[in-house]
Amino acid sequence: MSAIAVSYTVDGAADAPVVVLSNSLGATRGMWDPQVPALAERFRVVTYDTRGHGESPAPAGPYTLDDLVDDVVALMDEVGAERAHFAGLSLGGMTGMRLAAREPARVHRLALLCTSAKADPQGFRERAAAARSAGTASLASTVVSRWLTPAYAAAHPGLVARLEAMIAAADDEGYAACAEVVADLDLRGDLGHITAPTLVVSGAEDPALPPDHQRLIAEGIPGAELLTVSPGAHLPNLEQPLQVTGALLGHFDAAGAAR
Ligand SMILES: O=C(O)CCC(=O)CC(=O)O
Repeated sequence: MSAIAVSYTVDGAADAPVVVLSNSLGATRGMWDPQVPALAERFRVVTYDTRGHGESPAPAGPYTLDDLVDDVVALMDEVGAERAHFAGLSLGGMTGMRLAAREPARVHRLALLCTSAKADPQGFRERAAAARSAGTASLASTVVSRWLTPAYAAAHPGLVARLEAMIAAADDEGYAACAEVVADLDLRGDLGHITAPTLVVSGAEDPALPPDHQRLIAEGIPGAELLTVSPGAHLPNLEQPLQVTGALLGHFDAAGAAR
C-alpha cells in the first residue's frame, strides 16, 4: 500500500525546527494538547492523526508499520521538513522507531513514550477482532483504565469521559488494522540501527506496556536515555504534562545546544 495523506495541524513559527508528534492506538492528535503550546514556543509542531484515526482516512486493511512510516515521510515532505524531531507514544513510538531505523537522515532526535519493540501478539489480535465485531466503543472504558492511574482517573471524570469518547469515535476497521500492526511488529532488530539521539519515557504504572518494554528499547538503542514518570500509566503526557513536556523540550532543545 502506498502513503496516504493524513490529517494534520501545524503550530509554531514557520522557520523553527520541526517536531512531529504521533498518537497512540485509539487516540487522535488531540492527545498532545497538553504539550503543543509549550513546544510551539520553540518549534514548528506538526501533530497528525495516524491512518484509521481521527480525521485521517481509514483505508481498508491490512496495514504494515512501513505503511504508517510512509505516511509520516509523505507528511514531512508535505510540510517541507527534510529532517525533524519525532515523538511518538505507543503505536506512535513504534512508528518512530521504524522511521528512525529506516530513514535515519529524516530524524534528528527521537522521543519514544510508553512503547514497545515487541508487544503481545495475541492480545492485540483479540483487540482487533473485538473492534471489528463490537466496535471501538466496546473497548473504550477498558482501554482508558490503562491510560491513567486509578487515582488520577477517579479525580478527573471529565477527562475519562472525553478519552472514552475519543476511542469510541475511532474507525472500527482503522483501529483493528492498526492493532494488527502492533500484533505483527518485531522491532528488536531495528534498535541497534537507530542513530538519532533517543529519549525513552516509561509510565511507572503502565499496565499496557510496562517499563520492561522501554528498558529493552533503551538498552538496544545506542546511547538512549531512559526516564520513568511516576505516578503515570500509559498516557503520562496527560497525567504528568509538565514533566513530560519539560523532558521533550529538554531533549529536542539539546539539538540546538550541540550545534
Ligand atoms: O497505545 C498503543 O498505541 C498500543 C498499546 C495499547 O493499545 C495500550 C492500550 O491502550 O491498552
